[in-house]
Amino acid sequence: MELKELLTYLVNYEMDIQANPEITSIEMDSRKAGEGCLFVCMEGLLFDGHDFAEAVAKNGAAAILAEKDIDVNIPVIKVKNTKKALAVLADAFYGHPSQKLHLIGITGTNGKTTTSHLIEKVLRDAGKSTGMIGTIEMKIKDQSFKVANTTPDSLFLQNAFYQMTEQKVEAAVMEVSSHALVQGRVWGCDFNIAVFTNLTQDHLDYHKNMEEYQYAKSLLFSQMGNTYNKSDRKVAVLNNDDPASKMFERVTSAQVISYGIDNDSDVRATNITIGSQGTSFSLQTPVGSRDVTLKLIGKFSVYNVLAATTACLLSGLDLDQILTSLKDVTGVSGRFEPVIAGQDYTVIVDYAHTPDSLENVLRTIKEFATGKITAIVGCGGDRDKTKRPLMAGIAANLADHAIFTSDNPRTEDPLQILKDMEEGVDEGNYVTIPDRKKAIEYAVEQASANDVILIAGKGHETYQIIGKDILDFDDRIVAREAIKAVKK
Ligand SMILES: CC(=O)N[C@H]1[C@@H](OP(=O)(O)OP(=O)(O)OC[C@H]2O[C@@H](n3ccc(=O)[nH]c3=O)[C@H](O)[C@@H]2O)O[C@H](CO)[C@@H](O)[C@@H]1O[C@H](C)C(=O)N[C@@H](C)C(=O)N[C@H](CCC(=O)O)C(=O)O
Ligand SMILES: Nc1ncnc2c1ncn2[C@@H]1O[C@H](COP(=O)(O)OP(=O)(O)OP(=O)(O)O)[C@@H](O)[C@H]1O
Ligand SMILES: N[C@H](CCC[C@H](N)C(=O)O)C(=O)O
Ligand SMILES: [Mg+2]
Repeated sequence: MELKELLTYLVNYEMDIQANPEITSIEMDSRKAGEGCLFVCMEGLLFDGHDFAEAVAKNGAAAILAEKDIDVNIPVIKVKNTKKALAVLADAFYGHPSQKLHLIGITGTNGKTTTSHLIEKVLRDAGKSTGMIGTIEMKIKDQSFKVANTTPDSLFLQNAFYQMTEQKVEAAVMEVSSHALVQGRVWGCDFNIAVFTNLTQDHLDYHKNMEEYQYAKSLLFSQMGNTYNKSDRKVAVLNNDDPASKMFERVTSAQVISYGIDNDSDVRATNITIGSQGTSFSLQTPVGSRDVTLKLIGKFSVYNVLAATTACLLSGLDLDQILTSLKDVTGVSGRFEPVIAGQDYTVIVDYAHTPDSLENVLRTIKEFATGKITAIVGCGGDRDKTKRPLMAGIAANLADHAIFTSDNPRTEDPLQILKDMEEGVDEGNYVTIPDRKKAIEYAVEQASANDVILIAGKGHETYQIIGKDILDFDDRIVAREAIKAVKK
C-alpha cells in the first residue's frame, strides 16, 4: 500500500519529507523492522521505540510514525498518539479483517480461556472454520502458534485476523485481558459478541484499585460498534450474578443478553448437582429448556458453559447441537486436569491464580472429596502483591493441609513472596516449601487413599520463571513422576 493512501485513515498528522513510498509492512519492534516498512515508535514501560528510529531508518525502513521529533532522512509522520495511530493503520493495512470475521471477545477475571475453548469446540463441531487467540495459544483452524500475551498488540492481532480471513476462517474467538483493553491492543477489533465472565480481585499492581479494573473491563463493551444489521449485529453477553454487569450494560449500545444461576436471567441454570465425575442442571434459554449433564466439574464450570452456550446461540447454532458438543468436553489443558498414574488418591492441576478462582476450586473439591484435601499454592512475582495473603488464607481455611510454594517468582525474591503469603495465615496452619518440585513430592508422599491434592496456579504452563530464567517445569509431569516414585 502507498504511504499516502495509508495516511488517509489518520485525521491529524504532520509529515516532514513529502514522499510516497510503497509500505510493504508495518512494524513496532526494531528487531523485526526491515526494508520498506513503516516503523511505529511506541513509548513502553521498558523501552522507548523512538530510540530505535535511526537504526531502522539505516536498515531500509520506508517511513517512521512517531510522537517525537526524529532526525532521519526518510519521511517522519508525527502524531499525538502512536498507539491509536497504529491500531488505525494496522486495521487499514490488512483490509479491516475483523469486519470480515464473526468475532467473539471474552473478558473477565476468570474463565476466559475455558469459555473460549468451549466456544471454539462447539463452532468447530458445527462445521465452522475457526480461529482462536488466548493464553494457551493462537489457533488458525488446526494450526497452533505461540503467543507472548493472552491478548496480543493491535499489530499482531490485525495481522492474525488477516491470516484467518485468507484461510477462510468464519468465526474467531479471543480472550480480551484488562491490560489489553487499557493499552488499546483491541482498538480496531469489530466484535460481534462480547462476553463477560466475572470480576474479582487480580492485577491490582497494574490497575491500582477495583474501580479502575472494572473500568478497564468495561472498555470492551463501550467500544462495541452500534450497527444493528441482522448479519452484523452486536451483542453483549453479561453475567447477571456479577454486579459489574450493570455498569457494562450502561456503557454499551449493543443489545444485551444475560446468563446466570442465582438471579433470573435470559439463559439460566437451576437445580445444579455437582459430583466428582460431572455436573448436571436444568437449562432455560429463550429457545427452550433442557436437562444437561456435563463432564465438567463445579459451579464455576456451569457459568462457563452458560456463557459459551449463549455466545453459540447468538452465533446461529442450534441448542441441541451446542449441548451435544459440550456433553463430551472433559476440560481444558491445565484447568481442573486430573493426573492419573494408578494412585488411589486424586491429584488435580489447576490454573487458579486469583483468590476467587482458588476459592471456587477448593469449594468444588470439598463437594465431592471423601478424604483429606491438600492445597499446594504459590503466587507469581512481579504481579499483584495484595492477592498473596488472601490466596494463602483461602488455602489454609478451605484445605486440610496447605503447602505454600513458589509459582513464577520472576524477578522477586521467592522467600519474600512466601512471607507476603504467610501474612494472611495463622502460624501452624500450613507448611512452606519454596522448591515447587519438593512441595509436590512432599504432598504425594503424605497422601492416603481417597485424599485430594490440588496443585494450583500454573495449569498448562510448561515452565517456571525464576529471575529472568525460563526453566522447564510442568506440574503434571512432576506430579506423575512423584506418584510413580512413591509407588516403587
Ligand atoms: C506491562 C505490560 O502489559 N507490558 C506490555 C507492553 O509492553 P511495554 O509497553 O513495556 O513495551 P516495551 O517492552 O517497553 O517496548 C516499547 C516499544 O519498544 C519496542 N522495542 C523494544 C525493544 C527493542 O529492542 N526494540 C524495539 O523496537 C517495542 O516493540 C515496543 O513497541 O506492550 C507489549 C506489546 O503489546 C506487551 O507485550 C507487554 O506485555 C508484557 C510482556 C506483560 O507481561 N504483560 C502482562 C502483564 C499482560 O499484558 N498480561 C495480560 C493477561 C493478564 C490476565 O491474566 O488477564 C495479557 O494480555 O497477556
Ligand atoms: N467462571 C469461572 N469463575 C471463577 N473461576 C473460574 C471460572 N472458570 C475457571 N475458573 C478458575 O480459574 C482458573 C483459570 O481459568 P481460565 O484459564 O479459564 O481463566 P482466564 O480468565 O483465562 O485466566 P487468565 O487471566 O490467566 O487468562 C481455572 O483453573 C479455575 O480454577
Ligand atoms: N495471566 C496471568 C497468569 C498468572 C499465572 C501464574 N502462574 C503467575 O505466573 O502469576 C498473569 O500474567 O498475571
Ligand atoms: Mg486466559
